[in-house]
Amino acid sequence: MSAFLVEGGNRLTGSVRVHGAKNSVLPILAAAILGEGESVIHNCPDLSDVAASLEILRHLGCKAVREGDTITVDASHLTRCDVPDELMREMRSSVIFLGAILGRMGEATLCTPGGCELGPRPIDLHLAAIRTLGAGIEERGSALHCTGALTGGDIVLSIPSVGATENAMLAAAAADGTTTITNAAREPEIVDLQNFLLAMGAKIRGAGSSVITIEGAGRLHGGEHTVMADRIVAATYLTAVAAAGGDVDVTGCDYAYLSTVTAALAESGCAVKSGRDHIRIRCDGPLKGVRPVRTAPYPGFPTDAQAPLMAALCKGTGTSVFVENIFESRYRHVDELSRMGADIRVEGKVAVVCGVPRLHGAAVKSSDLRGGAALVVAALGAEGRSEITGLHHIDRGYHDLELALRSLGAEIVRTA
Ligand SMILES: CC(=O)N[C@H]1[C@@H](OP(=O)(O)OP(=O)(O)OC[C@H]2O[C@@H](n3ccc(=O)[nH]c3=O)[C@H](O)[C@@H]2O)O[C@H](CO)[C@@H](O)[C@@H]1O
Ligand SMILES: C=C(OP(=O)(O)O)C(=O)O
Repeated sequence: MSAFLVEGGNRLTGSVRVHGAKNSVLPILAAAILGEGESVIHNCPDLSDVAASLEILRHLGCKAVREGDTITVDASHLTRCDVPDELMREMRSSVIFLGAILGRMGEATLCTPGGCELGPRPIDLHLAAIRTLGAGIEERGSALHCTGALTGGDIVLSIPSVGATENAMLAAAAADGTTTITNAAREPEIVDLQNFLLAMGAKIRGAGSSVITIEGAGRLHGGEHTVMADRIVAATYLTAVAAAGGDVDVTGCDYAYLSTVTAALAESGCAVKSGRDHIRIRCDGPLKGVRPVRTAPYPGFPTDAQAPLMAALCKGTGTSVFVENIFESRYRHVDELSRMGADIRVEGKVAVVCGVPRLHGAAVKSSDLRGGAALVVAALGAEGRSEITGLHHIDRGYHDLELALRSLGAEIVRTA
């Protein structure tokens, strides 16, 4: 079983570039199915979730080739309309293939998706959205069989679900007629998906606002696109510097997407200075507690950055309160942080973190992607050696995390 061995206590210095966004490249790869031709997608991070998406594309009959960080998908001839259960269970994003396969083939067979264990993650809104576009859905246990020629419709989401918005966008791009998605998710990754669809010839507007309008454009062609930077990876690097101390320039990311995270770090005492496409963070002293951090849909504080920020604030002088509003069970990192000496109490959706003067290294286990990243952040600021297992979770969303951190002076190695 591989593990990260981290010898904490080194200050982090230098500059680190943020790789492409997992939550952007995954729906974009699914969207490539809609193009009757070749799509060229740049800045694709090398993540296990991306590898799983490529397997799904190849299973469907696409040619999908990676060269460096560019992936070329030729979706000229699709031969199947199902996704095997084992690939569906590998990641949450597999469900985004539903709208794309149905849109292209008029039929899709898959089962409910896997992904991080963050409490219940229903797909009722995804299914309701494609039903609104005229799809018939047969549900047998976890198996779904969807059929129907899609027509435009008015989709109203009761929650601005990121995945349901993406599924609806993909299905609607292939539908006949006009679709509006009301209460759409406003995450930057939705705008990135819209940009790729535009490059494929789709007629779509409004991404980034609560109402997205898609005029079904018939057949789409392949498109070329560069995936946006991963704002959660950027947030993780920033919290790592806050935890360990140091002076680092995080480059290649749009600071505007990270304002809630940088505001909390500034409040804790870090000096944060943002340029157009980079964020510089300097941290020298013990961190202070911050005002309540409440996770919310974008532009609120991202739930995916909750665990890394909490890890940084464990060591310091003040008390910080977190309120996790998106997922029911997203505090599984807390018990592991406590093994490192953190003082955290959880009651329902609230976690109260009382800063302690020091954390100590410990053997800890990642229980999910960002929870695992949080353990790395805490270990960098802890005294002594930590061993972090469960790296398959971390590898879903971070490419060569240890190399990036080592380049900043951290002592971290991956055991075989
Ligand atoms: C691959 C990807 O982009 N993953 C992101 C996406 O996940 P994902 O798309 O799964 O998250 P959603 O925005 O859909 O989930 C938000 C909330 O809506 C609920 N819900 C969602 C769909 C549904 O049909 N019914 C329902 O009740 C969920 O249980 C959750 O409580 O957005 C999350 C919230 O920003 C992020 O943490 C994930 O990193
Ligand atoms: C929860 C996450 O991902 P997913 O939706 O792919 O499980 C995440 O990126 O933090």
